[in-house]
Amino acid sequence: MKTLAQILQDAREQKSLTLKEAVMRTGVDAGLISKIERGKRFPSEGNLKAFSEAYELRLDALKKQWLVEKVFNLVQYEEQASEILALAESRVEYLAGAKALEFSKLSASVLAKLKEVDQLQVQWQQKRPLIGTQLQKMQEYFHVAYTYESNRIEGNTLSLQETHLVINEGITIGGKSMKEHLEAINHAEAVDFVEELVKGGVDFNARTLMELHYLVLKGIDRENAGKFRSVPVRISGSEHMPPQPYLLGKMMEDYFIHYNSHKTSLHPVILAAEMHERLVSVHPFVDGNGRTSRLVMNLILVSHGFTLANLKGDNTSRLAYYKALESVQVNNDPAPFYELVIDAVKDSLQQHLDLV
Ligand SMILES: Nc1ncnc2c1ncn2[C@@H]1O[C@H](COP(=O)(O)OP(=O)(O)OP(=O)(O)O)[C@@H](O)[C@H]1O
Repeated sequence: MKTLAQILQDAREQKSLTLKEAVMRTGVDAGLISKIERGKRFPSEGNLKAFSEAYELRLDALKKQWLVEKVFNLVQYEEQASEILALAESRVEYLAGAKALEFSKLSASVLAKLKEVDQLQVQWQQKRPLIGTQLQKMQEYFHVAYTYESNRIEGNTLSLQETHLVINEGITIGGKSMKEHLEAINHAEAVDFVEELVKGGVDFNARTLMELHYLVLKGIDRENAGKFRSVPVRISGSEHMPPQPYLLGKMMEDYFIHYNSHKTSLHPVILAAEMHERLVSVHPFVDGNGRTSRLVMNLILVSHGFTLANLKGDNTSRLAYYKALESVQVNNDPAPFYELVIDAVKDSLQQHLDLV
């Protein structure tokens, strides 16, 4: 393989240029050209551009050789040169193959918001570990609020206070159905389960998904709890048509392939948003798709050091949530949904930070 010095010297000779003529064309001084051609000096990136234009050499090819020699010069006397290069190689592969690509798809506004949540997440991590009563109180507050809002999206009519009484005090609320009570209790148990999974270092997988869904419908719909649907479904008020039941096996397989191949390359908040959106769009269960998907989102968030994101159940927020989902499903535009989730994550981190 030719060295950069040889490439440059050969190119000048092929063009039949004297040193003086090369100086005229490149603007590089004669002494330097001569030293570069003898391998006594290493050209700057600016020199390289000048040579490429003057000798009609492809700049990308020239730069490749230039970088190879630059890296070689840097590590040649290091004892662990090979190991250093191998490590650098794996970092480059990671960036080229995944991260850089994934990030290039995100809009500037999504990237700016992600930066903000990353900063808040670091601040939150610095406050940890929280212990004793402080932790218990915070968890209690956020678990109740999350259960209240997630069930409210689904149509549960228990108030925040009533949800607290049912979950934490075991009190029944007069005039409210057994189903509404069970929904609150089940969801709270599922949130505890999410936190246990994170503590145990359990990664999201097909089994966890089924366990989460089982907890959501436990005692409410025994036939369907923890099982994929075998009937077609429609999402009321939505143009999006979830797939026919016979397609579910393959689609859910793809769902986990997508998760596993993106879990280290996507930003965790985007990963959480995507796994949420894909799950509700496939709608693999007869009921409980929304609540289960929001739990999946939170499992991913909490396992990456974020706090529980709480999508609100008031009419305006619920409509914005549906509209953002529809925008992915109908217009193939995930940005509004990403932003909605990022805003919820930011809100939650800020609230947690305000309390410590
Ligand atoms: N285009 C859409 N419009 C509205 N909802 C959608 C759309 N696509 C998916 N969904 C999801 O479907 C969920 C409703 O599905 P399902 O009734 O099975 O879930 P649930 O947990 O019982 O109820 P909910 O999600 O309302 O709490 C919504 O919460 C939302 O997450």
